[in-house]
Amino acid sequence: MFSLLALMCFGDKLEEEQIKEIERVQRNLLLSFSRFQILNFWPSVGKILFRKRWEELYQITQDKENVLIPLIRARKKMQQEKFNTESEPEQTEIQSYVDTLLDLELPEEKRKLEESELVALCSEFFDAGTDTTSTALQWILANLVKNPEIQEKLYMEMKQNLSEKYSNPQDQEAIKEEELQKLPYLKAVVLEGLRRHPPAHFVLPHAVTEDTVLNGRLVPKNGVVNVMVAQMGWDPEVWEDPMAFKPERFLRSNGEEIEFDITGSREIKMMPFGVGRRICPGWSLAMLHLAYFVGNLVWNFEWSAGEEDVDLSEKQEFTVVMKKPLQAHLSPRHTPTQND
Ligand code: HEM
Repeated sequence: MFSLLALMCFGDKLEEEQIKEIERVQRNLLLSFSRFQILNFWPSVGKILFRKRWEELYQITQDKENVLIPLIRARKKMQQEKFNTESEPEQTEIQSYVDTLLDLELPEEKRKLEESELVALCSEFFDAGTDTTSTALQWILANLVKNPEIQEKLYMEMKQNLSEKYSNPQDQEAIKEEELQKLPYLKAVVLEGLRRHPPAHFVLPHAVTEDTVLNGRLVPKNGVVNVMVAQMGWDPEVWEDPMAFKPERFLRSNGEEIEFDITGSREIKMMPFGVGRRICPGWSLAMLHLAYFVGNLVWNFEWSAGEEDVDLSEKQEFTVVMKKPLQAHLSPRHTPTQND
């Protein structure tokens, strides 16, 4: 996931070592996040009381800047060189996230972003887009191991609907984005994974801008409001047998797709990405990544339980992860020929 997002962020295929470095600095901050929250309160006094923790945060931030700034500068240099040679952009060129940030001019302040702002935005891109999707992926695969009949049904859907070229084991090409549209059961598996195991059990804290009455209770101006995302997806008044993993609930009885409104613009039955103005800006990318990874991983491997049965207990980290990470046996479905 880090490789994919690093490519999207910097537009270049980075070396394995560089990607590991990005992952290291990002995870360092992410996993110590809760320890630093206290520093938000009364910073002037906190700087004296929690001096060591401030120093630690400073070190982690410096470390992150040392890794991300050279990558941002390299992209900026490349942009400038291209501008100087005035060559037309090639069609295959990737426009990266950093390119768009470098082009951006803040309309009110009429200025470009500063380097520290670029670092913060790239860092947010990695934090928000890697852990969330890989957590969701792990939960989905865990459920496919726990429910082999669902995994088999998914595999059969792919066998029946994918283009002929994928049936040739010698042609080990990854299933393409367009092909994923032909697989309603795959989409249902992803949606069911997000309903049953949303990576975020709460959205980011929001505040009301004026006194507001919610369900008969007054929330005063600036009062913080949050939403119980997981509980909403497990509500027995909305979902039948809510704790069971049943992708069929997102399909008609004939197997056709039910247009499910994941953005909650028509009705809100679950909200793994939040809803409204501050909905996750990466929601459609995440849906694509999940369908792509689940599809390809199940198409290429049969997943079965390891030594122990799959344990679906949860643990709160940055996202709500599996307390005992998934351990599974993977058997290749397509036996390579002797020439491979
Ligand atoms: C399964 C994967 C994902 C889940 C479950 C998820 C979920 C969420 C949730 C619940 C929020 C808070 C919404 C709110 O405050 O109301 C959020 C915010 C955000 N997400 Fe995602 N997300 C996922 C993937 C991604 C990806 C792939 C990206 C980008 C590459 C991304 C970028 C962001 C950003 C930048 C925010 C903050 C938006 C803001 O401050 O308004 N997310 N996400």
